[in-house]
Amino acid sequence: MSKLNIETIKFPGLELKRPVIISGPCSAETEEQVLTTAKELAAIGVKIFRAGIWKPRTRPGAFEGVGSLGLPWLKRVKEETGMFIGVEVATSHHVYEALKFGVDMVWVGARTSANPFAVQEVADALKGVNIPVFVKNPVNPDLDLWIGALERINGAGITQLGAIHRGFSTYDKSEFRNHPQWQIPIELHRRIPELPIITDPSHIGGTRDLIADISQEAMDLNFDGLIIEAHTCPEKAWSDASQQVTPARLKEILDNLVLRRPKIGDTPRNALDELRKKIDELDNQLLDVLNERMKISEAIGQYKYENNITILQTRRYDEIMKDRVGRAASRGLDAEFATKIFESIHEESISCQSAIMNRELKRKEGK
Ligand SMILES: C=C(O[C@@H]1C=C(C(=O)O)C=C[C@H]1O)C(=O)O
Repeated sequence: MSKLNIETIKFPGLELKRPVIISGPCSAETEEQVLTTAKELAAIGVKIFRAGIWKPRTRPGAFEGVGSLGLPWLKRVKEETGMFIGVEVATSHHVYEALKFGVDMVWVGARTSANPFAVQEVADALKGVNIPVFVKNPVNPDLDLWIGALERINGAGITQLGAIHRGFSTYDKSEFRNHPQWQIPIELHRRIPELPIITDPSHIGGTRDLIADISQEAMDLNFDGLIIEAHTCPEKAWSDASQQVTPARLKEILDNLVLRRPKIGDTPRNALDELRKKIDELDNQLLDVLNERMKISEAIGQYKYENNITILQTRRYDEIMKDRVGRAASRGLDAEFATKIFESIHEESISCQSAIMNRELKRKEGK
């Protein structure tokens, strides 16, 4: 368990209700674009405004943000709409500049949180400051690195801490720009239950058509909020044009969200208990079967040792994979899921047989 010292995030005078919504353009482009978008968002009830000032771009030559020039525009947003404002920071200079212009909250981006030196620099610059700080997941699916970044910020005395799940980079492009790998933020929540987690459907989806579904999934997984990029004219945006929505579309997405009860306690004792009992029983059976299978694999390992046969039998492994995935599919189970399970079983089986071989070798050497 991580030992973070976390306090509830507070924006003075704002009652934070689930889902907390943070919205605004990917990048601040012009004063007019910032102000117009902000006013449209304020009109639909958004209370926390975001805008990228410094943009870490994948390739040089892309629009890298207007820099500190945009901060007075955000200050105007705050003064004219009453919204709180937040920006991404990646260096100590960004932190000092943002604080100078009264930014209410900051977040550490995914490329930054992957780099402990950069996170430490930001953490040191934030020492003595009491504002909410969010840490996006690092680009690579490494939960410990994410937690490490949170610990560094927390170590600087920042207690109003939150996490932003923006998905993970992969080489092969799936339907997502950044694969959600929901099990990672779920595990983060299991390890640090008091840490609020906000989902970033814009960066996970990479296209505006996916934002509604990802937002709903985030709510069904009981995450605390959504950070969604909005632009008064998304097609003309200077960065991430395909994943931004108009404030009007954002309102539609939010209005259509179904918020389900997070606790089961207040539902009548119902079928859920019975179903969970069945799951418990089946999991027990699964463990018995796995245990029995590993015992047989160990016996095969012993046989291989005595007869000088290699552990890995590729043809047999290949036959098993094809057969089991086919059988899974004919039962209506997902082929990818079956593949993962049998790959994992095979890996464990190989490692059990290696342990047998090593044990026998040692025994022989000891003689
Ligand atoms: C168990 C064996 O050893 C390995 C493990 C396998 C398994 O667990 O199914 C299959 C093939 C081998 O790579 C075997 O040779 O049958």
